Amino acid sequence: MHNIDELNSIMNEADCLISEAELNDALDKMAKQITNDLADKLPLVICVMNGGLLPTGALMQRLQFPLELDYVHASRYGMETTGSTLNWTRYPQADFKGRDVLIVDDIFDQGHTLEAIIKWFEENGAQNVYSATVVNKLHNRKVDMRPDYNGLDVEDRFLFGYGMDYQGYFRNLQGIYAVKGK
Ligand SMILES: O=P(O)(O)OC[C@H]1O[C@H](OP(=O)(O)OP(=O)(O)O)[C@H](O)[C@@H]1O
Ligand code: HPA
Repeated sequence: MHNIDELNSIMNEADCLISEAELNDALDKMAKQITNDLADKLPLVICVMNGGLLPTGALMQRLQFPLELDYVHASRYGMETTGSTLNWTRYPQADFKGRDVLIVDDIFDQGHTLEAIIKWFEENGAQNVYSATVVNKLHNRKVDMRPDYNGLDVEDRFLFGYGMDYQGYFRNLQGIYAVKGK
């Protein structure tokens, strides 16, 4: 159980790096690119829980063509794993074999999470696997691949908001914030 005063001071002292308006512009652009590429493909959109929840909803509202939705939960942070070892707590239920799949997540940080999820879909029979993230964190500790669609680049700090959590909180915020001093 967290202390509400501490959490409120984290939020009040944080730097807002990306505003709601900037997020909306970036999502509009991503949705246009995705529509160009996938509107005639009957894709399966996969939300990577938990961080992908807000981004997936925001993108879905902007994708006005036939698509299906499913979700996975595969997580690397907050546990004793390293590299690309993921802890899968939910596999997709929809039939994705031979289909175009779009994986949606909040952040491309080191990229191990997305890389491992894409590999899993490819190895298990998806035809083409695309990926979309709202932000890409700028540093040189990354895997080799990059998402097909990315909204904005962001500096190398500890972020929260718009899917990303600070100790489990603040995924709900309509902006992206960096913890003061981190
Ligand atoms: O690019 P990477 O360095 O692999 O990090 C990005 C991943 O980390 C976060 O998920 P997390 O595992 O914390 O789970 P969550 O979505 O439930 O917060 C985020 O939502 C991405 O999935
Ligand atoms: O900066 C971050 N904040 C929250 N969750 C994350 N997962 C990867 N990077 C981050």
